[in-house]
This record gives sequence, C-alpha cells and structure tokens, in this order.
Amino acid sequence: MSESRPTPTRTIPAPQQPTPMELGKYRPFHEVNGIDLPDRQWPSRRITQAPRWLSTDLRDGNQALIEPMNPERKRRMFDLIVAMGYKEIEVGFPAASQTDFDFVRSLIDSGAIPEDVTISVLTQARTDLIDRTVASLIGAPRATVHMYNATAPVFRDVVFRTDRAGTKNIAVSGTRDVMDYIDKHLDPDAIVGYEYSPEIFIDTEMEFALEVCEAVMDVWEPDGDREIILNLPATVERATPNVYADQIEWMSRNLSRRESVALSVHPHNDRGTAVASAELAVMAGADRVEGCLFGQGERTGNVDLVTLGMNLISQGVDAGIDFSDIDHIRRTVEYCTQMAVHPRHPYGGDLVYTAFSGSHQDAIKKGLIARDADVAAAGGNEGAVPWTVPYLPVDPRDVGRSYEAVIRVNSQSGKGGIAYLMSTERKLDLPRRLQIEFSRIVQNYTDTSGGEVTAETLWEIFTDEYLPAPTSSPLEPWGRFALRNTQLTSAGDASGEELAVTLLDDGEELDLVARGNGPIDAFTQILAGRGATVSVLDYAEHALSEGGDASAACYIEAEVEGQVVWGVGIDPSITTASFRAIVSAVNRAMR
Ligand SMILES: CC(=O)SCCNC(=O)CCNC(=O)[C@H](O)C(C)(C)COP(=O)(O)OP(=O)(O)OC[C@H]1O[C@@H](n2cnc3c(N)ncnc32)[C@H](O)[C@@H]1OP(=O)(O)O
Ligand SMILES: CC(C)C(=O)C(=O)O
Repeated sequence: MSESRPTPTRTIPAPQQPTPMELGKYRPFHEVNGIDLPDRQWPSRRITQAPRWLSTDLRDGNQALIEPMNPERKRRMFDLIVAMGYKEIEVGFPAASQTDFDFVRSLIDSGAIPEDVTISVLTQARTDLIDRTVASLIGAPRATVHMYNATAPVFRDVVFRTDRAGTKNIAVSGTRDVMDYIDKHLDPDAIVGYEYSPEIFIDTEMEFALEVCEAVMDVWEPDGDREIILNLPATVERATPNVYADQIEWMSRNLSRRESVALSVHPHNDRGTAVASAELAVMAGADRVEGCLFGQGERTGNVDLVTLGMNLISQGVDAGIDFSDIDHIRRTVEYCTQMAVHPRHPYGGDLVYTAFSGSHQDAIKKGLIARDADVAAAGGNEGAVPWTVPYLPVDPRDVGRSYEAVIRVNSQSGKGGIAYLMSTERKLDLPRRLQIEFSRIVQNYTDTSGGEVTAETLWEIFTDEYLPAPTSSPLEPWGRFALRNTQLTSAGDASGEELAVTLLDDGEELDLVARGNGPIDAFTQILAGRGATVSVLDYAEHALSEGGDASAACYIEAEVEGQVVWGVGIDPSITTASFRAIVSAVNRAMR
C-alpha cells in the first residue's frame, strides 16, 4: 500500500441536505408516552413456545378492505383459518351491518364452527350495539365477546370529550352491559368469554391503562379458570418495538389476578415493525397475539400471522399452525381479500425461495448437495441435520414450495445456478470447467435477450451448443460432422480395437474404419483421417437413468486444431456417447 495514500476517516456526517418536511410537529415517542423500566427482563428472554393466536382476518382484516368480503369469500376465509389450525377467530362486528350479523348467524346455524374453535365478535362499549352483538351469538356453544373503547388522551379530549373517569366509566358500564346481555340472550351452558381492549393502548398513560383494566376486571371478576382476555393494542404503531415490549412487561408485572388474565397484543404495522413488536411483546409476557394472514388490515396492516408462525418454526418452535401448503393459503387469502401478496413477502411471496445472483445460486447449490449428503449419512432423518443451506432461511419443501423454483437464471447468474438447473431438470452433472464454459454462453444469451432464462430455454441453449443432433432452434446449426452408425470389434491381436463408423462429413455419408488402442483412440484417428486433429484432455461420464433403456452422458474436453473446447454426447451406449461428445467438441471448434 502506498504510504501517501489517504484513508477514509470515520465520521458521522451532519445531514447534507436537511429534509424539506416540517419536523417540529413530530415528537420523539418518549416525550409523548415514555416509559421508564430500567429493570426490564424481556431482552434476555427467549420464545420457547407459541403464544395463543387470534385471527382477526374476518374483522380487522375485513374492515380494511376496499371491498369487504361477501358471505362466500368470508366463508372461504373462515374455513381456511380453521383448516390451518387457528383456535380463536374474530368473525366480525355484528352490530355494524346486517351482512356481518348474518355471517355470524350462518356460522352458528350451519354448525361450521368446530368444537375446539372459539369465535369472537367485536363491539363498541355502547348498550344498543352490545345488545345486538351478544344476540348474534345465540345458539353458539362457545364464543368471546370483545369490547373496546379508546383510552388515550387525544381520544378522551377530542373524540369522547370526557375525562379519565368518564373513559373508565365507558369501559366499566360496557362490561356490565356485556354481562347482562350474555345472561339475557345466551344459553346458561354456553361458554362465553370476555375480551376487553383499551384501544390506542400504546398512547395511553400506563397507570391509566392499568386502572381501566383493573376496573373492568372488578366487574368481570376473573378468578382461577374464569379468564379475562386483556388485549393491549398498538392501534397505530408509533414507537420502536422495545417501547411496546416495555409497556407490555410493565402491564404484565402490575396487573392483579394475572394468572386469570390472558394478556393479549394486537400490533399494527405503521412503522413496518409489527412482527418485531409482537415478538418482543411475547418475550415481555404476552400470552396471546392477534393478527391477520399476510398482514392484511387497517392502513399498513395488522401484524402478519404467517410471518410470526413461520419465524417460530424456523427456530424449531411448534407454531401449532399448518403452513405446509403456503401457496394455497396465499391464493385463498388473495381471493378473499382481493389484495395481492407482495412477491417478496416473507415465507409466502413468489420470489422468496428464488436466487437471482450467481454467488447466491452457487452457495445454495453447494448447500443443498452438502445437506443431501448429511441427511443420507443420517439414514434419511431430515430432523437430525440442522438446516443450514445458505440464503434459504427455511426448507422451501416445508411450505410446499419446490426446489425447481428455487433457482432462476438471468444476467446476474453464475455457473452455480445454471449447473443446478441442468442437474435437477436434465440430470446432467456438468464438470466444473464445462460449467464455466457454458455459463459464458448463457451470459451471452442473457446479455442479448435480457430477462430471465427458464429451465426450458437453458436446455435449448445447451442442446443447440453441445448436442450434435438436428434441431429446429434458430440459435446455431449443428456443425460439420454427424455420427450415424458405429460398430466396434476387437481386432483380436495387440493392435487394439477396430471401429467402423458411418459419418456424415459436410453432408457426405462415409463408411470409415480405424484401429486404436481403445474406442476413443480409434475414433480420433478416423477424424484425423478427415483432417480434424483431436486430442482428448479430460473425460467424464455418468448414467442418466436406471433400467434397460438407460442413457449415458459423456463430457469430453478436447484440443481441436489448437482450441480447447468441451463436447457433450448422450446415447444409450456409453461408448457411442463418448464419440458423440468428441463430434460435439470438433463441430464447436470448427464453427
Ligand atoms: C381500531 C379498530 O379497528 S376498532 C373497530 C372499528 N371498526 C368499526 O368501527 C367498523 C364498524 N363500525 C361501524 O360500522 C359503525 O361505527 C357503527 C355502525 C358500529 C356505529 O355507527 P354510528 O352509530 O354511526 O357511530 P360512529 O361509528 O360514527 O361512532 C361514533 C360515536 O360512537 C362513540 N364511540 C366510538 N367508539 C366507541 C367505543 N368503542 N365505545 C363507546 N363509544 C364509542 C363516539 O364517541 C361517537 O359518539 P358521538 O356520536 O356521541 O360523538
Ligand atoms: C379493537 C382494537 C383491538 C383494534 O382493532 C385496534 O386497536 O387496532
């Protein structure tokens, strides 16, 4: 290194171009609703067990749709959620519309709710709405009534125009109404739970949120097995996930009757960190998480239940949810919501098991081969071998995706992905230097054509380049020589083997004979007689299939008239495959 060369110095630059937005109107969250929890425990906890899940696809998800689901789409969504294994499902806001009310009724009346599934319905803390909401549940053997009122200062001041006592009273009298209407409408044998949400919890002063929750509990009287669900929503995500975690830990520590409280979280994704918020909240003591499949929901969405579940699975923790056909889940969600799942959406997006760049493809290919070997050595026990394949956080097969779709080839690809596709799609294990040669040919093609090369096009490029057989593709004509018949006989003396071939040379059909110390030697002598000097530098072969009509592939690196090129031959006979490989190399060199 030159001694005089200047080196970069570590600096944290001042903003070079200040943002043109007015920053004065935004405040750091700790100034708005800061929480001081210096002895927080959650950072050193780990998630070793899945929380309880609630799917609110049919309520929070549905209310955020451009076109809310019709009854048929709702039912498809409900059946999907049940089939996936969710046991708590918020099915609507029955007091909001006849459609919502009728949907709840249709689930109950048609016996669509399995015995181990509890539906829930949401209502505001208003007597008439509570009456109708509870009435929607008549005949349900199990259900949860979920009531909310906003508790944050701006809602007290601007929306409800009341003080803390008034806000608390809405929650308390609403809870009483819920209990009264449960008694009035529902069968005494029905198991009816209660969920209370201090909406906008994240912006609510902690001691006031606690006070309201305690007042609600004083009415519902959770005790022993009589549970209450206290759901603490990040209705609008406004702080980093650690702040939410501090709030949840603080509530978890300070709530009375904690053993009868299912502490629930309901993160939204306004800052794009809902998944982290939910995960840290679980570390902080949350027992239950509410969200939607693929993060559908108001504005930027509810927390994504698919990502949360798969994140657990990728750590070896059973999520209790079946994601084994993620494409079916995604297609159903897209059909029901009429919203597309982003191609890069974690675990379920179209592109998430696809590598475009060469070094990724190379590492994936090597990782998959190494894994196959390790699994074979472990007697086929997949579970005994940790998943460490580079660039793939989970095994695509676990979610019903296939390796065929893993690697795509485009102008950013190197030899790894190409070799992988040739191996998986065509069973051809190209020698390393042939991989390098072929990847240059593919690169030329992608540079000219742009875009992605499918496995089919890759095969066309390969056959046009290497396989000396007539082809209809316009890419390249196949060259000067073509092999027709071959017949190999032992010369019966020390002079080796005698080879008789029928060869097309520039369209002229010739019957030629030569002796050599092996078939390849004899064949190169025949070609030398036609003015093509060939010297074989490297040779590899393998079977393509098992059984009587087994084909073989042969790869030959040869020096032809001073040029080093590869040739490939495929034939049921390994000897003929090697002749074809030589013809392939010669034709390529002479082009
Ligand atoms: C964060 C969330 O996702 S919460 C769920 C939100 N989802 C929905 O609201 C969808 C369904 N809702 C609706 O269709 C309607 O709100 C209805 C049909 C239920 C009620 O409609 P309306 O009676 O016209 O009232 P609207 O929704 O405008 O409510 C406003 C009134 O309810 C009060 N209110 C709002 N939320 C609550 C609550 N949780 N508890 C008690 N009162 C409430 C407001 O203070 C306001 O009172 P005011 O009229 O005295 O000022
Ligand atoms: C009703 C509550 C739980 C809600 O949807 C929210 O706060 O986002």
